[in-house]
Amino acid sequence: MTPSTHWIVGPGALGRLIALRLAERVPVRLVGRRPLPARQTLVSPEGKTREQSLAMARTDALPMEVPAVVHLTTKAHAAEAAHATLAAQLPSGVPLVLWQNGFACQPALTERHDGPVLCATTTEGAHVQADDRVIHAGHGHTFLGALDGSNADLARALARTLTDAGLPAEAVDDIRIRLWRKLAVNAAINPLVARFTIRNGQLRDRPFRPMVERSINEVAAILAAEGVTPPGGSGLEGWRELVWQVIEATAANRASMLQDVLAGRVTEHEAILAPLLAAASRHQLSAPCLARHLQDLRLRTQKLAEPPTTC
Ligand SMILES: NC(=O)C1=CN([C@@H]2O[C@H](COP(=O)(O)OP(=O)(O)OC[C@H]3O[C@@H](n4cnc5c(N)ncnc54)[C@H](OP(=O)(O)O)[C@@H]3O)[C@@H](O)[C@H]2O)C=CC1
Ligand SMILES: CC(C)(CO)C(=O)C(=O)O
Repeated sequence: MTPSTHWIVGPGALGRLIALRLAERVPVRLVGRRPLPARQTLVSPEGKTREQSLAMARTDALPMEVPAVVHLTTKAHAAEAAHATLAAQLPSGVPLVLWQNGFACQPALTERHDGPVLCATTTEGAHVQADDRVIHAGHGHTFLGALDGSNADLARALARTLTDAGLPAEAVDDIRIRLWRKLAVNAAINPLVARFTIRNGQLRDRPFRPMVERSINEVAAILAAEGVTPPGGSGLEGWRELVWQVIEATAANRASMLQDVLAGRVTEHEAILAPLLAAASRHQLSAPCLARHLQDLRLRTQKLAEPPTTC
């Protein structure tokens, strides 16, 4: 029998949004490392509530079923470990879709996974409200494709399935560029809002505006050296346009990195800032603002890992 079930591994905000939407069209199984209620509620951006029961599994006790596709929806820093647990139990040839932000796990897992690998970048917005409730905060758009442009038929079929399920998606042959563009936006916005505990829109004001401009300057120089172009316009002006447009459109948002900081979780700084700084170093460019953000966020992560003092 042809496999038909989509496994969604990493049952957080994005994973549960994808699972609950896809479940209207195809068989779905939500795979996590701890038990979650099978009955899940999705609240739409328009405020509509829909309840649905999902098939569940634990990563350490996967069923015998062969999935049609595995969607990996953990945070970027958890992706390689989650994949290692899965890969030991999956037959070869199962397609994998990587939904992480940044550009860290994508090349490594594309190399390592024994089957087709697609990367996805999405502007859908979701957050978890409880173990049985996820909020779809804002509609977005998803691009899908393999880093080397291969498996175009698979990307097209998957984009159709996602679109039919209410998550508009498009297969593209330049996903690498699109991942870098999202990373560029995240690098200019996230470390600053996380550091100063502000909403995205406050970046428009002093004293933050010049800080954003400095980050954009650094990002633009690095990406020019990498041959990554902004979507409209060109060079520095194109990157400024993109970043300020996103800040305007998401002015009321608490960015994901700020949410992680407020919740005492590890942020996705390694996936967003480290690839940029590695590129800067390859091209002998200096990026002091980005380097400082990475250093601060690494220090914060180290402190999170330290055992609490007893007095
Ligand atoms: N949320 C959004 O709107 C968007 C998110 N993204 C990207 O999608 C990715 C996921 O984000 P988001 O859903 O917000 O993150 P969440 O933290 O809400 O979800 C991550 C999930 O992964 C699970 N997990 C961690 N390690 C493992 C493991 N080894 N095996 C199985 N599951 C595991 C966590 O489980 P546990 O509860 O056990 O820790 C959690 O349920 C990130 O890279 C993010 O940048 C991109 C665009 C939009
Ligand atoms: C675009 C932005 C900054 C919107 O908040 C985002 O992607 C995030 O929060 O990580």
